[in-house]
Amino acid sequence: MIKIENLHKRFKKLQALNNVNVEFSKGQVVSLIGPNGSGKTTLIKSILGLVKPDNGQVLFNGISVDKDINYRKHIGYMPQIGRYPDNMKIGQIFDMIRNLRGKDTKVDEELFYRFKLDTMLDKSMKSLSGGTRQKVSAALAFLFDADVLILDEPTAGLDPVASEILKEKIIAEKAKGKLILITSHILSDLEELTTHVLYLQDGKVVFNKSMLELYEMTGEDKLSRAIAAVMRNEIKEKDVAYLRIAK
Ligand SMILES: Nc1ncnc2c1ncn2[C@@H]1O[C@H](COP(=O)(O)OP(=O)(O)OP(=O)(O)O)[C@@H](O)[C@H]1O
Repeated sequence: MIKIENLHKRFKKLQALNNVNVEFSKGQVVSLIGPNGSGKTTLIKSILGLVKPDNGQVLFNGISVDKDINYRKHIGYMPQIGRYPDNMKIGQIFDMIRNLRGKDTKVDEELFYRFKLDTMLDKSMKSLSGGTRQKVSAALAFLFDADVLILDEPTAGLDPVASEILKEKIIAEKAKGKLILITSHILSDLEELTTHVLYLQDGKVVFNKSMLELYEMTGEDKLSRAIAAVMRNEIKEKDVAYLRIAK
């Protein structure tokens, strides 16, 4: 479904992505993990066409994403920090996005209602708490029932109830065979969702394995311990320290 070939991205002297080659398929929930600054968001933004790679390409269903922008309507994206016009109200944001897509497009409003956004339609975006802003971003990402969901730190800032609602929704969408890419530093949040783990470090893929492979290789049955066990053999002490914190 998504194939990434020889992807390189440099920001001045910093090599943010260094020869990334990966493939993601329907039905997978891929957790992108790695220390701060390892290139997770840059990889996501390259898939979305928001970052232009220096070399390599991203293929969506076999077509290079810089050749045809239409693939974007198959992706629901929840950014790490949602930016919205300050003076718009929640209701206006949803109306605007629905109008842009066309009034007849099928919508999935489950998160909109479960997060009770229907009771806050007149609240302006600038007045929202960080968590409510995250709820708006999540409800928008799932709104058009896209085949692919890309969620950048989706549970960051959500209260425990909202976080569980979102996780339930991700599990339900996974069961429909969607491809879901998630970044998070909260490994316990990823545990019940993930089918595959892609670990990035300094812009390079350190490993890309299914959960089954991870558990078989390590004999562990917890995501954080399994990853730590792989990393102990492959990386420097500072990354094992990252995993201890990320638990
Ligand atoms: N627009 C940009 N201009 C300059 N440097 C950038 C830009 N975007 C990202 N970077 C740098 O590229 C590196 C990778 O950043 P990226 O946001 O992809 O990391 P990340 O793994 O998502 O980090 P985090 O876990 O903190 O969200 C970082 O060193 C970051 O400072």
